[in-house]
Amino acid sequence: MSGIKLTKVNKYFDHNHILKDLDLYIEDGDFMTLLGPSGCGKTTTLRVITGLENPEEGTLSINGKEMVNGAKKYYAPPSKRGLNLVFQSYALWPHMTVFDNVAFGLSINKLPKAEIRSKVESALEKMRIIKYKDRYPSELSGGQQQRVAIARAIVTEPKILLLDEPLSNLDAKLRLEMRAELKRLHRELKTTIVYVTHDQVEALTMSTKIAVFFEGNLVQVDTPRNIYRHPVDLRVADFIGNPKINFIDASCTYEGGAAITESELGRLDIPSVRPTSSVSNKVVLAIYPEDIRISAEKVEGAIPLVVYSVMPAGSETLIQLTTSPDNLLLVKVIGELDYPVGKTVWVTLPLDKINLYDKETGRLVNEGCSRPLALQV
Ligand SMILES: Nc1ncnc2c1ncn2[C@@H]1O[C@H](COP(=O)(O)OP(=O)(O)OP(=O)(O)O)[C@@H](O)[C@H]1O
Repeated sequence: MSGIKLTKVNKYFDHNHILKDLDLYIEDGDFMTLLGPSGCGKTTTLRVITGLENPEEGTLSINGKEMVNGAKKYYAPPSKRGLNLVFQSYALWPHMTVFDNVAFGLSINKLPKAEIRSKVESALEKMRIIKYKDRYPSELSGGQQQRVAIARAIVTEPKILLLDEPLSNLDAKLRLEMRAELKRLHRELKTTIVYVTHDQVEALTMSTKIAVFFEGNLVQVDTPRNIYRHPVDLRVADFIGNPKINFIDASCTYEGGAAITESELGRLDIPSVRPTSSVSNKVVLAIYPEDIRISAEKVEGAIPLVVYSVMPAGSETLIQLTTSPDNLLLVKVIGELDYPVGKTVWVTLPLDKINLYDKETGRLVNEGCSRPLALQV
């Protein structure tokens, strides 16, 4: 089987359990992003794949070949794994030109000079930095240096490219530019990419799949769209989305495949819910700010709420509405909207856009919404 397969991987540092029964399959050609808050085990997972860390338990295979077997204490050396890694700090050789930096790995493999030239120039062209080939790293911007680091990684044509927060040292504008470049590069090279970031926007824009980690557990693996639309639990829902998703506490009874919820927003009947026996009657409704409709005029069936604040942000406006003395509902609308504070507006929540979570377990309970490709909690 091609791709990268981690099975029941456990990794400890001292007595701390860092990766917990990790099962993850990265298909050939995937752009898989490992996403999660700081310290959740993303980099450790990447280092286990590369061989820079050895897990105590579990197995790793790359393109069908066993690279790690914890039970047998077998760990293939990093150089035998056919991978290439780019770190957050790009560590270019300061005394070498861009060309020589990129050529370095090829030269030590003693390839013919003409072949080295052609491969290096092709990598520099792919990263659109051929015009800087005779410059030294100190003569380049941060973004250009990062492009050199990536050119150096792709010049050996690795089947798998591993990137650990490669954009975190760049300013916002460069980061945006490099996201587009990496996405293009993935399409062009058809290389499998494993990418580590704690930036959910980065993950959502570039990946074909996202693996979300919390405290050493892999919580959800799915396409960016499914992760965004149907986070499997409250932690993922809280982590994904900018601005953040709204959470509304509610009590709930189940009737004929629907959840009848009562909250500070009144009664809402959420369809397609099939509770299991363990589902409690305390639930949390979750809805993204952009899914909420707002009107200055009274609308039949809409909920009246009072404007707390209006925050114009250029192309969009964020509006906070008071739902109770200590709770606010955030609404995002495209364009400019200038409601006076204190005005009553009318709000509609599309029921099919609401995710319903069990407050006790934090798990998503809408039927058909959760479709995780792999799940470990
Ligand atoms: N060599 C080490 N020795 C001891 N503990 C370590 C070591 N490397 C990582 N850890 C710990 O393991 C946990 C996971 O670290 P890891 O670097 O994988 O997290 P991460 O999700 O990549 O975080 P970040 O986004 O901050 O890089 C952290 O608590 C970290 O302190």
